[in-house]
Amino acid sequence: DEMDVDTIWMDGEFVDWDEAQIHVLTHGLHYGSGVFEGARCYDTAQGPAIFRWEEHLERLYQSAKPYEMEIDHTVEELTEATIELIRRQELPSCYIRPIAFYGYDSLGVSPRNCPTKTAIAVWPWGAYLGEEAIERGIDVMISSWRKHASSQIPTNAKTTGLYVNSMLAGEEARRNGYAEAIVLNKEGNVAEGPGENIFLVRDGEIYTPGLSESILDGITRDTVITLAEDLGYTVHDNVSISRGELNTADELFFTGSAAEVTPIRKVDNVVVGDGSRGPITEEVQSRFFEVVERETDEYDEWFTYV
Ligand SMILES: Cc1[nH+]cc(COP(=O)(O)O)c(CN[C@@H](CCC(=O)O)C(=O)O)c1O
Repeated sequence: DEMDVDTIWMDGEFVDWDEAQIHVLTHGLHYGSGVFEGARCYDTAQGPAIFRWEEHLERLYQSAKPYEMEIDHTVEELTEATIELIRRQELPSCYIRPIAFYGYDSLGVSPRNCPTKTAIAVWPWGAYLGEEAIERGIDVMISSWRKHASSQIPTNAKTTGLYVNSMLAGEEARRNGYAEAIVLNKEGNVAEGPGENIFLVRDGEIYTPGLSESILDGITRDTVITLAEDLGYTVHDNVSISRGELNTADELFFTGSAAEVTPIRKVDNVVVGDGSRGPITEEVQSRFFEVVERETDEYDEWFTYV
């Protein structure tokens, strides 16, 4: 396979990449009834290590709950499978994609008769928004599509079906020449990106929308809050950020397992700060990479060594 990975784990078996097939009448394909995760294995000084794997796996099981989906594999089994999968493909670093979904039996909205299928794939994935983005930042636009409200669908569950909203917003941005979107919630306040959480810096203090703003409870968001506070910054992590505050911010940045820490330099062509990566963004970003690449032995509990 062009991504030089050739194996996928499916419900207890390691299968060839090209054999990792499902039926076209799979419930999850028709109704978005899947839950998934995105985690990174980093090539650290002590060898490949998965960042905050336990939290990602815990969120996978949590995400399944609102859908009464029973993932019939234990944490230990999924962890061993993932480690074995990475070892077999000799990947020093990679992106890890576990997914659980209602499979094939009979169609109709009710998944009652459908089995729950579980699969894990890994592949090399560089900077989510482009190599340049980490240093130079990206230009974003505020999408005309709002985020679904947490009263309409559990936004704290990483559900496959939710991502058509992310696709609509992200593609609208890219169609208009921007790298990514910012999505407002039903109330018109800032929620997050299509695949990222968002942080704002103003007068030396850091802000990020609270969990009631219809956002995903991001693990990188949690990591960055911890690192920023350890760097001595005040972080307001339960605020509502209005659209106008995006234009008066000194700095903005996205966080995510895929996005890592990506500075935002323009919003709808309005420059943020001086239009380049902000100093506090840079400090937090450097600390993030220092930690995930294990250039410090702090936060070792965040790593599952392969
Ligand atoms: C909507 C959304 N919000 C926030 C985040 C950040 O969460 P965390 O990874 O726990 O810090 C992600 C992760 N987006 C995943 C999927 C990206 C994709 O393209 O698919 C990811 O970053 O892996 C989201 O999808």
